[in-house]
Amino acid sequence: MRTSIATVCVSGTLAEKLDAIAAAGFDGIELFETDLVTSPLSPEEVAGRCADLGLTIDLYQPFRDFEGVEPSVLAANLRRADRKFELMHRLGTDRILVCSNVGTATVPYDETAVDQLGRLAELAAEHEVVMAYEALAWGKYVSTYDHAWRIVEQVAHPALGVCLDSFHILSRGSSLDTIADIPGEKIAYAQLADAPRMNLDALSWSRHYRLFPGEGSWDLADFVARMLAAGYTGPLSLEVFNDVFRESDPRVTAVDARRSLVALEDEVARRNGDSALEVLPAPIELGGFSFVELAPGVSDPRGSDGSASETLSEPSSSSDVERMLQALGFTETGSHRRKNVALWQQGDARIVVNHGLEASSAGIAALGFDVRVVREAAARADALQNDVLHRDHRAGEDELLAVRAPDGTEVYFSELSSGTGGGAGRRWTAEFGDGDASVPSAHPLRIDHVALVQPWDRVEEAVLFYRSLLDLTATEFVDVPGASGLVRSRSLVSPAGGIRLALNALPDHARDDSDYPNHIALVTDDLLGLLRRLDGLPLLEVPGNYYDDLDARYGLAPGLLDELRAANVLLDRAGDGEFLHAYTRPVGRVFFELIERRGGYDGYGAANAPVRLAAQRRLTGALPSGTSPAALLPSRTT
Ligand SMILES: O=C(O)c1ccc(O)c(O)c1
Ligand SMILES: [Mg+2]
Repeated sequence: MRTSIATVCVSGTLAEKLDAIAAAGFDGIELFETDLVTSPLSPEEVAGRCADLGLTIDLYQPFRDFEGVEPSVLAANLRRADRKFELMHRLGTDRILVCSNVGTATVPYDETAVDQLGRLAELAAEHEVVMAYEALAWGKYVSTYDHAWRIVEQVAHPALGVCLDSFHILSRGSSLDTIADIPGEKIAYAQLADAPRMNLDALSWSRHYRLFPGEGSWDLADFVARMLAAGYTGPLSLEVFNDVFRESDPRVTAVDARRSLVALEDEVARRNGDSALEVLPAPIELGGFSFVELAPGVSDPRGSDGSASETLSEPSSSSDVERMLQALGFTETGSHRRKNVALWQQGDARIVVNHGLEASSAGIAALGFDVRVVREAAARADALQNDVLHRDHRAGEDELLAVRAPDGTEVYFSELSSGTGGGAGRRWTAEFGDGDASVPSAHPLRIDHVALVQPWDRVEEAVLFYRSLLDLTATEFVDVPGASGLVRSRSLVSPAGGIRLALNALPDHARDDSDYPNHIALVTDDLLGLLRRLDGLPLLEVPGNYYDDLDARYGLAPGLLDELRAANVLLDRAGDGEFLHAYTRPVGRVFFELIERRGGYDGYGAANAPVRLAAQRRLTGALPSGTSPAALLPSRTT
């Protein structure tokens, strides 16, 4: 389908917005009045610029506060409309959005709105303009789409249809059934926006928190399918007012926006078997975590050139992260044939430490997933305008495909070979000597989830990136109060629960994310037993107050409470399920969490995350550094 986007969705001047929108591959725009009024370009120049960029102006908007007014106000409103219709000629667009009156309406009767919009439709027809009447969710008398449709139906003029904006409709929880009653040609325009669930008045929610489809909580595929079934033939058009996007790089936002529509069309096609729509290769089904790759950071004694540092007395060649892996019971099972990369394993958990990566501190560089066919994964990634990285590989080595996530993490896909001796194997492990030599352990581990801290302005994009590419579903955001601000956390889970990712959005002020490490959560079926064997594992210390509170809440058996306290293990419960977990101290920008899930517990212990954030803050000890207003003033010399 044709794709369009309102200029209000991205930051910049009008010229910058148009460049970014065209570069992302959109077919058209909704031109926002403010963007035109503030531009030095004449309407003809804007039209020319759009034509040069291959963009059509699909809609001019908004025209406000027209109907339901006193006769004296009506005359002024018609004159105002006449000027806008003339302007539209100069822009070369024939469609305008008319929002329901939020301010000047004083006559609550539909007959008045019908009569006045009828007169406006006559005027529009003279100018060969079509109007799309939109019920704003906070409209004074008209605030629902079915009401707007009843009025438009009574006006019964070819120059007037409705605008269906998913935000106004879904934010009010309106039934979507009326859409089927609207003839397709009377849906003059459709606008798409997703949103997070919030308890906020509609106006504030709409003006600050709208998101692109797939980034919020609504089912936009159902909304679009219903409009298409009604016979809507216009573009899929985005109208997203969002405070973060308004201050982000418009080129990044535009690609994110366009990805949302490509993924949405695919979802509608897939669900409804609609052959007129573009279908992409299927969302990638993940078999499991193949590996997590760590960069050891500058403290790495082997350095990026592989030479051992002399300052460390430790005879082993391990870096700080490798010492942590050792403390966690991992074994170095191999090193890569031609790269300075070590493979560490414990049970079914594989961690690759890449000494060739240059990073100032240790951290997660890549996630590896098992998939059935790498080529299909590549095709979907490509169709979704992802940054596909074909990594250097030699004959006989596994072909690894990587895609760069918005936060820079590389996401690898590798195939399981069917294996001649039965049992699927990972081809890439053969490049590490013995290969997939699992080391026997009394408490085998598996990677349960990986939690990635996201830059404050890219978390919505990250949700869409993972959700559109992979077969994952997203939970709602959970707010975690941290010692340095509120962290918003959202998880993505594969259908069988084998893959979990937690995306943690930093507090807005924390534009430097170095205080917020990522983590790898390793699951065992006996956490307390495992910890008894891992003597000397440096865990985060849990305050005594936490255990007093735990006791007050759960009334635990005294023996158990003491055991948890002595081991620095935290506990959470949900329904019949129980979650035990402990956090290691961070190594650079990464730490490990050891967890045990009991009785179908499906969460992440979010209730305990504030304890961790406070403990980490005590370790780094830094107060947030703000800019003092005085520092922005010119300095006086006299
Ligand atoms: O917030 C507003 O005023 C506004 C304006 C135009 C729209 O299309 C809309 O959905 C909202
Ligand atoms: Mg709208």
